[in-house]
Amino acid sequence: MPGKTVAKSAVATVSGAAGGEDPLSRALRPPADESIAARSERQRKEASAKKRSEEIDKALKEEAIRNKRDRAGEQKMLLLGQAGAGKTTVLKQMRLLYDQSAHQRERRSWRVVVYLNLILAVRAVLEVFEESHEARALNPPSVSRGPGGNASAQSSTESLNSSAINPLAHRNNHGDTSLARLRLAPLLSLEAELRARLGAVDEYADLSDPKVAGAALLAARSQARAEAARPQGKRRAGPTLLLRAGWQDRLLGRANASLNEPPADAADEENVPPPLPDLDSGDVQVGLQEHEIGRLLLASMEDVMSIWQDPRIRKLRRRQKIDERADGASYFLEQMPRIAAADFFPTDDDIMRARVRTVGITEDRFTVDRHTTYRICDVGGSRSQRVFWASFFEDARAIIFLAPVSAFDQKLIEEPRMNRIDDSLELFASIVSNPLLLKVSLILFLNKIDVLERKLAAGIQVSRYFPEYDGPDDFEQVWRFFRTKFREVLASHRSLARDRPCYIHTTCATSTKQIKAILVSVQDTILRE
Ligand SMILES: Nc1nc2c(ncn2[C@@H]2O[C@H](COP(=O)(O)OP(=O)(O)OP(=O)(O)O)[C@@H](O)[C@H]2O)c(=O)[nH]1
Ligand SMILES: [Mg+2]
Repeated sequence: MPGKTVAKSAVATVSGAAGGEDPLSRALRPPADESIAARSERQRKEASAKKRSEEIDKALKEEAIRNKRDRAGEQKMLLLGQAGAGKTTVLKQMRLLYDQSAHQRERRSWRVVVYLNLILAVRAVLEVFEESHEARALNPPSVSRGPGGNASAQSSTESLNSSAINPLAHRNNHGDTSLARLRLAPLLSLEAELRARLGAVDEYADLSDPKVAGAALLAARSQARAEAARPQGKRRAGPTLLLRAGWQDRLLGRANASLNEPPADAADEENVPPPLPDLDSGDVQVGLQEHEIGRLLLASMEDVMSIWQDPRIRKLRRRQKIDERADGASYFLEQMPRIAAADFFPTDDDIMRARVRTVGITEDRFTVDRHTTYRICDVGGSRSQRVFWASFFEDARAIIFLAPVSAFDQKLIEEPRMNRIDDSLELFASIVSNPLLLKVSLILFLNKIDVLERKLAAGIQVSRYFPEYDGPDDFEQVWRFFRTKFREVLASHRSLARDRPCYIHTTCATSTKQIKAILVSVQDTILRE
């Protein structure tokens, strides 16, 4: 015990200095005229005190062993970073790696989410096109507009690969893709329906209160409708999906039971919302309707594919504009024939690509090996949610901070004048300087490296967004430039945690193979520390 060591050395020093018996021993020495009864009483008290002291020593030793075992056994790890950084994707990779059975069990529940992601992708394509320079620059082609318009319609029709009618060739005076929207209306209208079935919620709802969760669900439903009806240029953030934690279990509980039930009424009136699903009983209706969704997808596939192959859309795709609007949009559109098939069952890749925004904070436990359990906290990354993070900082052993370096040409949705990398750097600074986290291992993932590579290949210049960058727009040089920026943040807070290392990896969180290798090295790092 440290206290004991100090007392002993103090005694030694005093006795050494005095040269004779030290004052403490003198004070403790029994009186010369001690009676037999007094001596036995004294000896009894001394034995009892010794026993008590030994018990305290033993308890302290046991606690130290327990702490050590806890430290070695359960590692609390935080996944931090801005919205869309890839935190939940890393969590999904962990589940795939460390809890195969849960991953397999949940696989079916991703089917509806993949359908919805595909529909959001179609919506994103139309919205991005309507807002694009390409749509505005071309004269709206219309038969009544004369030869210029007709010529334009003609050329885009000729450019089609798979369809006699290009739905994008018919736009109204606002550049609106009216025919495409008309033809795809049945598919697009599924969005509100699927959101409601999944129990999608509003980001700002207090989800601990079931009444609020119910109201949030209603709000989300009408918000989805209103958003879809909003004119171009007036739309808010890209289409995303917010689900209350535990949605897989709720969905699966019902989905397994509903396989033999007749489908529920799909349509609901605009002004009369259907009864709310009871979220806690898992009363979320999917099941047989899924094949109907597949049929609708099949029926729309030719139109969607002809839009997808349109040269103007290809141009926007190359600049990653569609994926910026709805994460994974290109992937889901390219996979449409497989997803629309009747026997579609989500693959690992589908699950990694399907975007579900995190609301609040979720905690998962994974048994990594016989001695180690990870307790992983995944947080919602938008600014409104960051205030809740600190309550989960206690006991954290490691942080995986994700910074999507591909976002160098994007603005933050929450603050449209803020560059997303600048926001990541600010957030990183607040994490490395947080007094509660000074002893926590830091692991930085420079994520979405694949998207960064594609953007640079498409000719997007870093110096337009970071004027201080004077190097070539070469992948290697660019990620090193951003790595330096994060290192500078670390260096400027070095005085707070002098010896704290930070392990930096360039990552593509959707790549199971790469993340598996990195997670093994992360595990080594944490154990070593
Ligand atoms: N191409 C590519 N996509 C990625 C990568 N990492 C994540 N994504 C995709 O980006 C989207 C957002 O990822 P999430 O993991 O949901 O982001 P998050 O940090 O959890 O976001 P919030 O929950 O809103 O805080 C998903 O569609 C992912 O599939 C990556 O390295 N490359
Ligand atoms: Mg998330």
